[in-house]
Amino acid sequence: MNLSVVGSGYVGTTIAACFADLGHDVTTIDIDEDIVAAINDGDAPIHEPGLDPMVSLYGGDRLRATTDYDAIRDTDVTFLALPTPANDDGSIDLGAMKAGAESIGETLAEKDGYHLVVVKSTVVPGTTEDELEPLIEEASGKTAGEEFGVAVNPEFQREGSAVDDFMEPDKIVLGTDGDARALDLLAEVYEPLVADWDVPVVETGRREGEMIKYANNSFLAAKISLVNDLGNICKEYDIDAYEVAEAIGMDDRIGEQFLRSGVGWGGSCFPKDTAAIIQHAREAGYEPPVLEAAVELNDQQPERLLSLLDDHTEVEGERVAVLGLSFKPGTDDIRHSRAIPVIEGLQERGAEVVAYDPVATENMRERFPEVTYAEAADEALDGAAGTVVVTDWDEFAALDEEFDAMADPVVVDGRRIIRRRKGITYEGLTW
Ligand SMILES: NC(=O)c1ccc[n+]([C@@H]2O[C@H](COP(=O)([O-])OP(=O)(O)OC[C@H]3O[C@@H](n4cnc5c(N)ncnc54)[C@H](O)[C@@H]3O)[C@@H](O)[C@H]2O)c1
Ligand SMILES: O=c1ccn([C@@H]2O[C@H](COP(=O)(O)OP(=O)(O)O[C@H]3O[C@H](CO)[C@@H](O)[C@H](O)[C@H]3O)[C@@H](O)[C@H]2O)c(=O)[nH]1
Repeated sequence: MNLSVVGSGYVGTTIAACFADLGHDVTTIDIDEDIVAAINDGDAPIHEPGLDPMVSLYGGDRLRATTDYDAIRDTDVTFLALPTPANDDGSIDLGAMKAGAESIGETLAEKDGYHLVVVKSTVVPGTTEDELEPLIEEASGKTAGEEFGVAVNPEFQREGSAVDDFMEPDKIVLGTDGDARALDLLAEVYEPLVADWDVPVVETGRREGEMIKYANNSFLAAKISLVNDLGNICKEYDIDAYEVAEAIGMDDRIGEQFLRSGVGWGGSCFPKDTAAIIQHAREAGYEPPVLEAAVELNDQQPERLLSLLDDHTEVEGERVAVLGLSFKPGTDDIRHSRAIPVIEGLQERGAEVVAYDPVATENMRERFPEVTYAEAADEALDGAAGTVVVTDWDEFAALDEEFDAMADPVVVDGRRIIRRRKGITYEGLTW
């Protein structure tokens, strides 16, 4: 099939490369000329395991990129993978989505035959039907449901394992309100993947499809906050929260995943998506207490980490190492990383921050140019009066004698990645 993907960031590039790998002809459209040039040259514009080989194999061939929306006319289906960031009050900013919908509509005005537009981005329930579809109708002069269709197909991939998550998903959600033409086209798009992995396909309404994405992320974020809440109790009573988590995870109703307590959740999705659905609920007159508490607790974890450091060291004027800057291992993404409030808290205390991350340093340098960035963990630890561990990169698990070079070997671990041993003053956040 001929597919187009509007927006070539984390999701757009990953799904475009994966669609090409499934045998489709794919064109991505992005306003960023550097991204477009990179893809056509066979270079992945983002850091994601497994993406480079696919972009290198298909880039400029079965996978093409352009800044020109008219390329959509040569395709059957267009996926919208544009950003949906948060406004200051937490509500969803639909600016890019609306601009994209209008541009798609303008180009569809000149297209003969049916076209399917698929909303891949995470949007609050009602957006597709009430906001995007009317914009496409207006700009194209065509009638939705007749000359074109608009479906919802949320994405559940994680950063750091996006390619595997897309290729072997737990489920595929198709929100079409029963539109048979839309369902047929989407079935054709995903056929190679569904056939290979026997993936469950959820056929549902568009509002339900949109809500499923928020419910999925809200549940996972709240699960981590609950495990952090329990972990904080454990810490007060000298109980190992990880032993507790392992045992409760054996109950199928709880499940063993997402029980790692620590400094909390960050990233491009959980913070903005919980904020957006809370705000959306408020607009309807409902205050969701559990979700609000999940966010509040998450906001408190970095300060709890720093207060453990305070218990052992007066950091004012001292060098403090921050190990890990990305919001999770396997990515250079620092959006809402817990390292941000941790660095801010250390700066408020007057510490001299020396940070290290295997891949996210350059991104964090833009956010905190005044911080010193080390080339390696041992360089960050050398002479430090304390260290806080924020991201569970594998290489931190191998650190050992590097701690001996610290001025005072106080190690506050926010991710249970460092081995506790004699000679270091070790504090786990929840154990
Ligand atoms: N990042 C993830 O792991 C993930 C996973 C699931 C769902 N999502 C959702 O997918 C959507 C996209 O997220 P992302 O992380 O890929 O965003 P991103 O910021 O990485 O990428 C968005 C891309 O869109 C481009 N763009 C902006 N305005 C444009 C326009 N008018 N026309 C064409 N291109 C334009 C930008 O240049 C950028 O390359 C969001 O709704 C997000 O919530 C993200
Ligand atoms: O037990 C755990 C698991 C995760 N985290 C933290 O939670 C955050 C998010 O992690 P993860 O969910 O693995 O990464 P994301 O790439 O943000 O993926 C989430 O957000 C995406 C965007 O919506 C969804 O598509 C995914 O399904 C959803 O898992 C990170 O800061 C992790 O450190 C924990 O603290 N403890």
